[in-house]
Amino acid sequence: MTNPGTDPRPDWFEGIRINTPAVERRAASLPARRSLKKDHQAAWLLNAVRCIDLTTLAGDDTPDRVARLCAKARQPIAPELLEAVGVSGLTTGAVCVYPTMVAPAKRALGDSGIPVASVATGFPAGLMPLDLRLAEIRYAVDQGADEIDIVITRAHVLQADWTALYDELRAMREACGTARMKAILATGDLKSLENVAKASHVAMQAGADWIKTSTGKEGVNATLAVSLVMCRTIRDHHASTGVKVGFKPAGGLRTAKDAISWQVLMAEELGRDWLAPDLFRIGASSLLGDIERQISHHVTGRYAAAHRLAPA
Ligand SMILES: O=C[C@H](O)COP(=O)(O)O
Repeated sequence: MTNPGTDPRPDWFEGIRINTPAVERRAASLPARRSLKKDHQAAWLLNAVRCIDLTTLAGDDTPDRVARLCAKARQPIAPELLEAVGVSGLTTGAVCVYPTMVAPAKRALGDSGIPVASVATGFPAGLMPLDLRLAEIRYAVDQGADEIDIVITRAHVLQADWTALYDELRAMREACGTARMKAILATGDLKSLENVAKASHVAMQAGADWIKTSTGKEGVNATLAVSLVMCRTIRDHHASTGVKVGFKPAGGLRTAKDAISWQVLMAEELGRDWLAPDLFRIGASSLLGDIERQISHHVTGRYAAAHRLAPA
């Protein structure tokens, strides 16, 4: 699936008004909306694993650290636990790294079929000249990246310059070539839910394959309220174009409970198609550990000491 985008259609979002208290109430009610039976809960947690973009985006990343991350992506849950729940061949949805770590990631993932996602465009702030940001995308694709996580220029949103935002995203989409593009909106910087909705529409019109909440580096990262607003724009875009755009919450998702809450959001707002890695990713550097702990608890009836599970 690749989103072909549309011509700029500001008329699809200019009149958007958002009832923030209503969005916040609905978001707050989501975690409690489904009381999951035990087996069900394990199944939802395993589904979250296959949707994780297992991420390392740190200044001290090294090829060795990335190789360890990739080993975890290939075998995210201890084999004996997977055997106990009757699942085989589980991997994460992708690994997500900086551009210079794409080649080591590709090497480490070998023929596993797990995609490598690279951040690009001056991640996380994006404040570099456009030609350099586009060159960075091309570099990452050249290194073998299958997916590119770009960041938008927040100033375009804050100045309501939707044409500049569309043009920039269109150029990035083009630079991605056959790699799929995730557009990080950095919602914590965008000041209002209206801005989040408008930026989401522009990103989808410009051809983003997923819209993503955050870099993990903003003061406020993924929240359920922001995610709810973004999911509703995905629904509207689908109704207008027939194209299904994916969603990626990222930043601060650390617990199995988070993994369930966001999946409930997808199921309730967008339907089951959006519970598969093609249309749903969770960007996270330290979520897997808690999920594995909960699955271990499901299998053995007790919590394993942290040192018994591989670090995630
Ligand atoms: O895109 C992924 C984010 O950088 C992950 O953020 P996190 O480290 O808070 O999980």
